[in-house]
Amino acid sequence: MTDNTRVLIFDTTLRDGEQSPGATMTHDEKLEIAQALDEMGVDIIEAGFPIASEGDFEAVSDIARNSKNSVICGLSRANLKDIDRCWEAVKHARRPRIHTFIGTSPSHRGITNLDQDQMIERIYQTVTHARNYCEDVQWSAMDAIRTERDYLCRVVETAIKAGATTINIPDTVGYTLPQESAEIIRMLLERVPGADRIIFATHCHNDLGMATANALAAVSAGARQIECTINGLGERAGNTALEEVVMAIKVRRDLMPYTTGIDTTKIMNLSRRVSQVSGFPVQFNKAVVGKNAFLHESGIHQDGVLKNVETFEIMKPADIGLTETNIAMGKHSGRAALRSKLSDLGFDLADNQLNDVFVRFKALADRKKEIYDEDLVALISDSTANTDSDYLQVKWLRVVCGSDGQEAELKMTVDGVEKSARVPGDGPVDACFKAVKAIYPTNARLKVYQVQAVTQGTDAQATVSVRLEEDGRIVTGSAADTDTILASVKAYVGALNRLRVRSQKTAPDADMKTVSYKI
Ligand SMILES: CC(=O)SCCNC(=O)CCNC(=O)[C@H](O)C(C)(C)COP(=O)(O)OP(=O)(O)OC[C@H]1O[C@@H](n2cnc3c(N)ncnc32)[C@H](O)[C@@H]1OP(=O)(O)O
Ligand SMILES: CC(C)C(=O)C(=O)O
Repeated sequence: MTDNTRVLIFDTTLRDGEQSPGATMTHDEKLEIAQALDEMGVDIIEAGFPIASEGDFEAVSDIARNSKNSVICGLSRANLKDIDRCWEAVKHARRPRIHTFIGTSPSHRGITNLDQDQMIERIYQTVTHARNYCEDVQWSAMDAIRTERDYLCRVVETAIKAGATTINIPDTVGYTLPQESAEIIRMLLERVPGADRIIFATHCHNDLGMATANALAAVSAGARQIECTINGLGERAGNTALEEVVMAIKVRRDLMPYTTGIDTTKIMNLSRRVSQVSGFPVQFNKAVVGKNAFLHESGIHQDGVLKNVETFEIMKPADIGLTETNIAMGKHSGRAALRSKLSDLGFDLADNQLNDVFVRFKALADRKKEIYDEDLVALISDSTANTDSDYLQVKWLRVVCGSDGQEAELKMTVDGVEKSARVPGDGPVDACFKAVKAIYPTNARLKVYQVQAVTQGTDAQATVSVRLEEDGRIVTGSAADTDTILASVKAYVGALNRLRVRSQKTAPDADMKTVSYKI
């Protein structure tokens, strides 16, 4: 790369993002997200960890086969077997990359049981092995921030000598602060021979809410690759959010005189899609993509924005793809308007899918006065995920609520056989979930139950996310409906379908390639 002002965007939504407990995506969802990232201009897509499971291997291989512009990268530990497997998957890409890593800090050296010199040997051996396959090799010093500075210089020098072309300096545990993040990159550039020949990357976690600031500080000091995820998804508190660093660089060109290759107008649609497939709602006040990010509620702000939009807006909604169209969707709208609106929202559906969504759209329009973009996105989520082949299907539900107590009456099919139950509960949702359990006994533990109104108004659709855990397996189900209780049951049953399929696979991380289980 010759342009020193260009910052490469390395998206790891499909690898580190998928490590968020419960965020597992299906094979087809991963392919779809990868294609959208490629079209958005992401420079490098980390598609997965090929040795982790057969499903991850197949997903990385297929993403590599279908890639157009982006470099496709796979992760591997510092051993020959992982690297071989990684190459087998990424080699199908027009532009493959092997990413290999090892924990270099004192506590991480303890995990792999290597002393400082043994680790240096391991790094040299594994990076050389990767380079024998591939010209583009990234090496990461996991927990670099807590690694002794002199030793960090040694390991980085070793990786460069062995042929690494990108060196990543991760803040694996989200411990650093901007001044330190910058200082480490500056030190490496000054002290390590050959550092000027490679690209330094920054990979920050958000445990202290510093991920974006730390990534930008590293860039100011000379890093030229930012590792990030859509919506900041990732281990624990997540990673640097792609939308935040990209928009910060765009908005503050005066302080950050850099560019990225990202088409920012695709941000909003991709954020919504990742939220759907991962089952992780975006918090309302999330920077850039939160529902409230461009809303002005108080009088002085509204007055200011009406007089001059720049008073309270530092970026235009259109810059991230939030556009207002003059097509109002309602019960009198037809297929053409629906197709056009969905296309604006980033969904290009086949005719049969459009017909399916159209039926649901009309049913919703009968119940709801105004149909907002968010309603349509929720509808799509429901229709693309609900399959007739689901083992458990909700057929009918009636709930009695009120001060005299609550009771749910439910009919479901279990593998095609209709069953019913009538069960009291401590509240309507509790009664419903107990009714599901009466029909389909399960030991799955409810870890998260979350309801979010998709739009305003009492007729708003509710999106419900349910996370279940059984034997260490965590799955998420989500569903939307104007009836919050019905959405809750559908989300719960959807998660049970996912859990059932996952438990049938031998590997805990096995992928769900053939069926889509979210309802
Ligand atoms: C900071 C990060 O995000 S790192 C990436 C984290 N992502 C993941 O772990 C998701 C995918 N992981 C997996 O599917 C599994 O952990 C696998 C398939 C990779 C390994 O599974 P297992 O063989 O059962 O090992 P397990 O997970 O119990 O332990 C990890 C092993 O890798 C070793 N290890 C960890 N990091 C590295 C590394 N960078 N290089 C070499 N070995 C490593 C550990 O020492 C441990 O080895 P041991 O079994 O000899 O003690
Ligand atoms: C594998 C590395 C890059 C990682 O995810 C981390 O250190 O957080």
